Amino acid sequence: MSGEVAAFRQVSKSYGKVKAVNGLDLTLYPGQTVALLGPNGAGKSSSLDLLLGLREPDQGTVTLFGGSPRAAIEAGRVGAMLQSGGLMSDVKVRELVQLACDVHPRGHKPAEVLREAGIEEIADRRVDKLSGGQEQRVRFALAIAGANDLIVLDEPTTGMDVSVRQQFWAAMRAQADQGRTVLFATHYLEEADSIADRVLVLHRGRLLADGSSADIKARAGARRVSFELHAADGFVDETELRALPGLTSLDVSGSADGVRTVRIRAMDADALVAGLYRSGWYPRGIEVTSLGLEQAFLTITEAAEATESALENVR
Ligand SMILES: Nc1ncnc2c1ncn2[C@@H]1O[C@H](COP(=O)(O)OP(=O)(O)OP(=O)(O)O)[C@@H](O)[C@H]1O
Repeated sequence: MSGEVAAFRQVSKSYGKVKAVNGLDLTLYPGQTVALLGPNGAGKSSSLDLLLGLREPDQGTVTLFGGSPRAAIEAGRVGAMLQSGGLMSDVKVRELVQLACDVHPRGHKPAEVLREAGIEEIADRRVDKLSGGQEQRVRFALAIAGANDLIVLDEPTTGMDVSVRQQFWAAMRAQADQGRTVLFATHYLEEADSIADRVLVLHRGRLLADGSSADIKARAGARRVSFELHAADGFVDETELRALPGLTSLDVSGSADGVRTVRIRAMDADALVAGLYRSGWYPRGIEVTSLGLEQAFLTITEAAEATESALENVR
């Protein structure tokens, strides 16, 4: 279909018994900046590999620009920066970038790419003498060496220091502003929050959430409820606290004077607070705060994990 950059249709991929990608249904559209989030092993890299045609799905189909991933890559429509795969070592950065521009069907001028990737000052260094963060920037340069319509980045800022990371995202935004679709996997939730206009949350190969960062926070519906329980007000039993309605996580820290500070993440803070009073507790200094994307992410993935574990116990 025209207007689609990428489409996963009921895609599954297993490695032995591990279902890395499980019934993924997803469409990416032009000009979107999309963050792919998920705990370790959620299937992010596997999904990107499938998207790039590096692996074949066991079930379902993956298309890029309405055709096969291979056709899109051969036509020079896709740039990628992956975790795996070494860089050519016996060359200078400038030579490597030059080569990438030359082989790209719609290659840019090397000088432009060096500038856009912010690596002019290391252009004459040998690739095998670079630091981890510098290497990442060279990988980025290779991903933008030509006029790609889609840029795929797997944990691109790993190893970059704070200022380099900021430069990197400024360069990335410039790519998105030129109408390119950018898909990046990350563990840095603040990057997803500030850069992506669409956030995907994967868990055990399934798509748990898909929307803007604000949508995900609202969907998690999660808030943090903090309060103190004083021994003078009665006995505190953690098991009973855990049974409160809507609770997704609990942290209790005690002190010698019998005051316990309780921090709860809850899907429904109102029901939780009502439950506290119903159970006969006397919470003091109640504070209810909204969650950031990071906490919303944890709430969504932990709730999914709890459901999966419960199902596994039933099986
Ligand atoms: N080549 C492989 N052979 C066997 N199992 C694999 C292979 N590649 C991935 N897996 C497994 O598939 C699951 C998904 O892995 P994947 O690398 O896609 O996750 P991820 O979300 O990218 O994780 P991370 O955040 O740790 O990079 C994991 O359980 C992983 O161990």
